[in-house]
Amino acid sequence: MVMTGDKRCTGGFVDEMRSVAMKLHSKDQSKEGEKETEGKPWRKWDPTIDGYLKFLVDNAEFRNTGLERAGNLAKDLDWFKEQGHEIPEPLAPGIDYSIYVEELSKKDPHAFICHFYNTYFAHTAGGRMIGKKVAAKILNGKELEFYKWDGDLPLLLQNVREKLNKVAENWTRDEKNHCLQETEKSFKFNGDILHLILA
Ligand code: HEM
Repeated sequence: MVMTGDKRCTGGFVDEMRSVAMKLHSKDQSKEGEKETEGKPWRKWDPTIDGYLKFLVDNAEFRNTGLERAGNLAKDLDWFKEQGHEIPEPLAPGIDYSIYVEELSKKDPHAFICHFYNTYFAHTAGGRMIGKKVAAKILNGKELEFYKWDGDLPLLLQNVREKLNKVAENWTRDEKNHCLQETEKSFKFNGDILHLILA
């Protein structure tokens, strides 16, 4: 097992999911990314408070997991309310995605696991970088609860990686491939939610 900070290689199926996910990043997002950058490189984004609130509200729609964000998001939204901002209703990107993953959770567990992995791990990786950057640009550096986890994050992630690897040990190669093929959809849905930050 190779350990490199909190992006540890586990030697299991998570390595395969990570490898597909990293290739789907643009070159400006990660040095492991292989896609050309579309639109403005994310470091040059001009986020708005209204857009950021839309993004946060739409993320609050995910309810099925272990690295849950909903409780922390609720605290952040309360904070914005106290600051005098109006909290928007969830929009199509978050609603559509929550309906889609809920369906998958019942009908297609292999594909569901792909969304589980990509969404929750993305928040701990690029998500934290985005959180810092957006906070510096429009929130006077305020650190949102969305980017805080109870306990030691690397350890939490490692536990989830081990669980995911264990589940996938019982999968056939076809089931694993079906899961990996879902990565593109996960990037599409999560990318649409992410872009609300600029709305
Ligand atoms: C502006 C948008 C994004 C940026 C800047 C970004 C950046 C990054 C970076 C730098 C890493 C590597 C972290 C590390 O190994 O230290 C990473 C990992 C990752 N990203 Fe993204 N990313 C973005 C969007 C996304 C999206 C839309 C998804 C899919 C839902 C995603 C899923 C992942 C996953 C699964 C990992 C692996 C995490 C791990 O190894 O624990 N990312 N991202």
